[in-house]
Amino acid sequence: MENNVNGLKESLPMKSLLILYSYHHHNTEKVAKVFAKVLDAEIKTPKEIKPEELQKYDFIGFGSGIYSAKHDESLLNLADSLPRVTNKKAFIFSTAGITGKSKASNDHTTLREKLESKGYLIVDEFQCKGFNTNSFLKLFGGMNKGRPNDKDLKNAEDFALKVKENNIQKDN
Ligand SMILES: Cc1cc2nc3c(=O)[nH]c(=O)nc-3n(C[C@H](O)[C@H](O)[C@H](O)COP(=O)(O)O)c2cc1C
Repeated sequence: MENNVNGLKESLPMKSLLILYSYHHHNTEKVAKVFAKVLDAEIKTPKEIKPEELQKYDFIGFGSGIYSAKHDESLLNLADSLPRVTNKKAFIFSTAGITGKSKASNDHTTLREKLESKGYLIVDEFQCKGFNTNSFLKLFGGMNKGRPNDKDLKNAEDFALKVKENNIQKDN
């Protein structure tokens, strides 16, 4: 706590970071940009991050497209290289060709387990559909054309507002 000019106690601002890998159609990047605005967060790629840098941040979102039923290797490798923390709050996000509650939970398991093993507390998870032209799908114009759409991005905004209220504002 610090005193402001009026002598009132004021908290230091929480610093949030989003670590993003999004290459196929930049679907997950669209979602991350909405999160970044609400959470006032920087966006960096796993390659841009030095593991020890994460100690500067209080709240971290980890996300990518889902490729072969998990997050991108660069994100998984980063998670492996992170120093141990004690209950640092984080959330996981992704876009995928096929979605659903248990699908998302399964897709996120590899990253979740790695982060939890490093002491991160995963407070929430978000997934929505993303345009997918992988493999033979491109022959048929792809699946989920136009996704994430406005409704997906509104859901992303609502998710970010909820995690902000529950995990950032309350702690200040
Ligand atoms: C190589 C590759 C593998 C994929 N594997 C899966 C998968 O296992 N499950 C799934 O639901 N979607 C899968 N997808 C679809 C992507 O998850 C989806 O298009 C996502 O929105 C891509 O995100 P991005 O544009 O941020 O890279 C795959 C796409 C690619 C290119």
